[in-house]
Amino acid sequence: MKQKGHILIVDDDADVLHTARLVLKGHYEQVSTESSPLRLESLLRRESVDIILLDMNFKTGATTGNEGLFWLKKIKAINPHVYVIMNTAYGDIQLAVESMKLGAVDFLVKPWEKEKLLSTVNTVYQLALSNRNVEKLKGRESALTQDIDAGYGQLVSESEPMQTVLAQIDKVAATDASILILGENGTGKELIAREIHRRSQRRDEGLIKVDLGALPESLFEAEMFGHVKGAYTDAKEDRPGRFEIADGGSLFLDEIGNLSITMQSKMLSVLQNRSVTRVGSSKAVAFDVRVISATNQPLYPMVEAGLFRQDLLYRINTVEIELPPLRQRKQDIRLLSLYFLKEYGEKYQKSGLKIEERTHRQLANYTWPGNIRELQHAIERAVIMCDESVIAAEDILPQRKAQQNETRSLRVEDVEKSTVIRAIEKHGGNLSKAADELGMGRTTLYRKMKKYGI
Ligand SMILES: Nc1ncnc2c1ncn2[C@@H]1O[C@H](COP(=O)(O)OP(=O)(O)OP(=O)(O)O)[C@@H](O)[C@H]1O
Repeated sequence: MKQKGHILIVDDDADVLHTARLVLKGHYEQVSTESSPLRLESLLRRESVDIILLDMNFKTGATTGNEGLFWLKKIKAINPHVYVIMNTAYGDIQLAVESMKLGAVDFLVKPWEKEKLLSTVNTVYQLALSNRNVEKLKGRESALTQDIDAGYGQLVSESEPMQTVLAQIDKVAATDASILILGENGTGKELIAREIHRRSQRRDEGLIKVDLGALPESLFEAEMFGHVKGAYTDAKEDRPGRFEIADGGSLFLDEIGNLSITMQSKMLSVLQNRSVTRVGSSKAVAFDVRVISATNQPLYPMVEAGLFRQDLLYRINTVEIELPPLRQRKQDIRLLSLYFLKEYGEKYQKSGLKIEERTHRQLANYTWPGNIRELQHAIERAVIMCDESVIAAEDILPQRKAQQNETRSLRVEDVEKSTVIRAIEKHGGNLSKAADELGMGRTTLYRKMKKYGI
């Protein structure tokens, strides 16, 4: 099988170009030749090249190698990531040392054996690949650390609607189909996305998450597509975007319904072309990712209202999974309560905690607007607060009296407002963490902030 790389041979000797091309063509997808270094600059700005085989002496009769060194410097200035192998007919060690100092990676002495040429190019190509992987891994490491902090556990469910969802997952997980997960806040969309990835062929490559709801328009391109050094004042080094980091694995586009129309267009064109161009670069880099998107927004009505692009929706929704709210799968409430009770009992070293049947019934009758996340936080709070070994409904459920009375409900709003403010302050303005603590999704938190003018 051919390697994906692009090898460029620059030499004014037609025979050298011909032979090198013949040798390399069978092993690399793209092999180009160029007889004049004068065309190098425009070529490098236009195309993505991995390795250049560069002649040391261009003018006939010139043997100083200065020309080669001049072009080497030029290449490195245009693109420091191109690997340059110097090609010399004279085997001048001094010159070879000089060119290595200027950034050449290796050198070949003409006339070379075909095997020697191929093995040198192969070694350099492997080096290029592993360096690219290091860059990708660095990006992936930071993305994954964030995810590990988020701590996603087991998927618990026995209700009928969830069995349907699980059967759907069984069918689609192993394919590369784009998946759109719909559902209210806290229904487990991210957990399902992770489950799909875990059961896919791409599980070893990792799932990279992007929180599109928290990504400001100004950072969108750099974050998603990456940037090259110098693209901004503080772009100190080349950085791959999320698409490149996720290459080979899955990309989880959370809160996709929150993208502005401009961001939607950019996202669509990248998904269509299956390639990204880093900010500050003009070269497109191909990627291979499986896209899983999620949102709590009503995408279809949004398409009708012109707020969401229909063509983008069709790109992401090859398979749609709708997660029912917790109030429509009451059977799971009991199971999840016991699961969280055990989990937090262990975490806070309060073993043997119990929930009575009567309490289970009360929990099942509550509407759980924040769905599973609300239940999870409610149980955690109850475990922390309880003094008895039996947890009562009042420990878990929000206080009913306050909800029933209208005049009081105004006060509830006051309480809510100050609770929201406190949570935001506590987390130093980190809205995701504040929302988490409040047991609500970020979108709900934004709405509340708007309502209370925070
Ligand atoms: N079936 C389940 N079994 C166990 N835990 C669950 C289940 N579903 C959700 N959870 C837990 O509930 C919490 C919320 O789930 P998740 O973050 O996946 O919801 P979401 O729909 O993505 O939320 P949002 O829309 O607010 O981003 C997580 O801690 C998750 O582990």
